[in-house]
Amino acid sequence: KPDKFPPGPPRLPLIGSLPFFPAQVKNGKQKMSTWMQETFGPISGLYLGKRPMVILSDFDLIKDLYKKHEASGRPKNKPFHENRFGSPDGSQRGLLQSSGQEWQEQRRFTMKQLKDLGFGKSSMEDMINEEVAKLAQLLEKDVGKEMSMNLKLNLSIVNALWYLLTGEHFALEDPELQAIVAKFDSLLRLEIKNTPFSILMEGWMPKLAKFTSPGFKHMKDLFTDIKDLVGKALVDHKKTYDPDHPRDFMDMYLAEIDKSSNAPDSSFHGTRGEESLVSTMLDLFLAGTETTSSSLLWSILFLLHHPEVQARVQREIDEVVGVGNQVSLEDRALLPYTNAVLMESMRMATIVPSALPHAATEDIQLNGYVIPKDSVILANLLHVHYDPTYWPNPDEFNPNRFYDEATRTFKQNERLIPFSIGKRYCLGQSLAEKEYFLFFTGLLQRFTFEPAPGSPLPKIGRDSGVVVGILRNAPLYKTILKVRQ
Ligand code: HEM
Repeated sequence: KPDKFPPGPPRLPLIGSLPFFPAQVKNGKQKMSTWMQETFGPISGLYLGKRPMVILSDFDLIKDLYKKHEASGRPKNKPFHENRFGSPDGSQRGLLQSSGQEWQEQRRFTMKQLKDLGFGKSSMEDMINEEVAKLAQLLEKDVGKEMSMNLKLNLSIVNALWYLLTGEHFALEDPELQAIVAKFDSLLRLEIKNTPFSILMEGWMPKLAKFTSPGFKHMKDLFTDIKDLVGKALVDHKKTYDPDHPRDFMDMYLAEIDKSSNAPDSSFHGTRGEESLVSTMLDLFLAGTETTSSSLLWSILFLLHHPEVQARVQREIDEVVGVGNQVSLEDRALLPYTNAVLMESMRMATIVPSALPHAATEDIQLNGYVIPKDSVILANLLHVHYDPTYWPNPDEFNPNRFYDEATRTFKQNERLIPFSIGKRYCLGQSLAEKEYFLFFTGLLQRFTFEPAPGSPLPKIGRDSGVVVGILRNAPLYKTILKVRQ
């Protein structure tokens, strides 16, 4: 291993550290990052084939490293780069998986335009509340019946995002919307069992890895479906758009493509620009739908375990907002206990347990170690959120970590970083927080969630998540809804 490489299992030529993983890691019973943290400490390193990987399991180290530009790349990812019009070297287009100039241009543009559209502002509130009302109507049909909230929440979240990006609403019953949402869900719940062999094949023979990588085909089909959907909206937008009066994100993007017609190096130029548009839209969907709905699914599960917390949240909302009045974002500051419940839910859920993999774009010094150029870097957020030094009894759902009973105020905690931190923190944080708050309060105003008598509730705690790919989903459960008002 290179000099000053962080501690970890040995490395063999070509196959790296894979033979040294214990059986429970190899067969997926324990997460690799948990084993690395427990065995080698807060900064550790290994080799996946020829690719170095460094895992950080400490809040301060993550904060220090993710400030740095040279830690803000994304790994090149053959053969998956094909899904986002990638280059032969494996680098990808769009927002989520791109690096360097493409990433900087796409991130800067998307953040600015979404902000101008009301992303992160209160004007978005009405649109989200409309989706909450539609969802409530849909749920009313199932009141008193044993049901799963799973696919229902996603429909509304996808719809809200689609509206922002293209100005169109689907009906929640629209089969096209339902098919897309079902595909997302199956992809994100698909148990992709990466074997040491499939990992090695991706590094050695990426072209053949298309056939050996579990989930590659499923992923490609899903990406094709979403690209088709975006492509159709693009054709319609091109016919009707007026550069001086952009209606939605897609119009703003088309205007930027026009502006870049004389800038061949820009990622908005010509055909490349259109490919970036499709990739960026795809990324906003991938990043922005299951994450938010999964957070809601988790929080309902926590409330099913803690009916007293649910009753207290409902009481607070009734007192502050009033029965039957629509919750507004301005109420957030007046609902400290509700906010504490949301933060504790985010901590326990940690839906993106290793954030997204970063890549070192050059050698980086950290805490006396060297992270070599092209290393994959993982931030072990799950450990940061379950570290008993900072979160006593971390498996216990306890909103009082974020609530001061004496002063009845909300307590912030900088160690809660579900959206990651630094240069590449979640671009949708502001939207996600608004959606999460308005959906959660809107549902609890109207309904009480009760456990379904025939179906035992899955456990909660560090080992209870269903980790699939980059997401830590709530285990599936059933609930019964009761109408409150
Ligand atoms: C509760 C909901 C959400 C959580 C917990 C969450 C969490 C995260 C995390 C941990 C990352 C990785 C950051 C890193 O690489 O260090 C990320 C990236 C990202 N998220 Fe979110 N996210 C949520 C919702 C959303 C929403 C609603 C959107 C947009 C509509 C969104 C868009 C993105 C994008 C575009 C990135 C990539 C940023 C980049 O690479 O520069 N996310 N998110």
